Amino acid sequence: MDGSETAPNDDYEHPDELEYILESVLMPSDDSEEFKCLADDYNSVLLNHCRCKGACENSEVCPHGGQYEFTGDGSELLLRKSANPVIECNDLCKCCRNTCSNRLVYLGPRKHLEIFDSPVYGSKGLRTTVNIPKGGYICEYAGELLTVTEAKRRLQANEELNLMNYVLVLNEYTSDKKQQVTIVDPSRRGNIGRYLNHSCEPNCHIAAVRIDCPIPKIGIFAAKDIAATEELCFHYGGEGQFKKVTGGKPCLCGASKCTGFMPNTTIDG
Ligand SMILES: C[S@@+](CC[C@H](N)C(=O)[O-])C[C@H]1O[C@@H](n2cnc3c(N)ncnc32)[C@H](O)[C@@H]1O
Repeated sequence: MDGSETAPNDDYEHPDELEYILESVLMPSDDSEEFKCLADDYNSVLLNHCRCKGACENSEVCPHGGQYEFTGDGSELLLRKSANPVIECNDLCKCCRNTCSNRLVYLGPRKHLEIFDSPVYGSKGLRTTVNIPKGGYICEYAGELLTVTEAKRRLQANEELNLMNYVLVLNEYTSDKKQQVTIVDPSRRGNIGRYLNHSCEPNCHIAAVRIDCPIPKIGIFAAKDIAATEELCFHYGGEGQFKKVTGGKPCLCGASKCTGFMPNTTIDG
């Protein structure tokens, strides 16, 4: 994507030397067939645009509407509980980008987020300085999009060198049980999403959100009403979060339901 028209509005920056990116980008090419497939998907455009004249607020009118709803006072859009998968309107859609109610991730991270030194985790974390309602959008988990082979290589290197791991694996399943795997690593290039720590009782969750590309963005949303100054966390195990973890890296989340260990980052295949 050459960017300026559709790049999300994001004024955040990293506290240390690291490239800040506004949305996920391809890993450097390793000339593999696997990389070429990933690049093909990355450069593909979803052709499911709407022809709406209204605000795309309901699925009977807009092919991908009805996934977000306004708060009672109309001040912000929230992810509906049942919304899965999420497909937003994009620049090919005929609706008006200023009045369309099906664009949220498209607009970039919310304001009033703050990177801080988390006393709970003993490393950096992300917190909010204002209240966030349940369903509110936080930010994308943006980083380099990896092939399975490269992700396995980086996971092993992180383990061997005892480095922090930023690789996140999102698994999606279609009704015929086919799996789409999206792997994002913000360790070298990333956005503000890389600072969310893991909690066994999280206040945020992740969701796959597609805008104009078959590769989803990993959206982070509030899983409950969140008060100002609370640290933002999600469960790194994603949909596998009910699996009991019996070993590995000790978890520092301190939640009453803490399993004692962080979920392992595993990649099928
Ligand atoms: C995506 S980063 C989160 C941001 C990180 N704290 C930082 O300072 O950049 C993930 C890393 O943070 C640490 N971390 C996150 N959640 C944790 C938890 N519940 N317990 C222990 N360490 C955690 C681990 O080192 C993990 O590899």
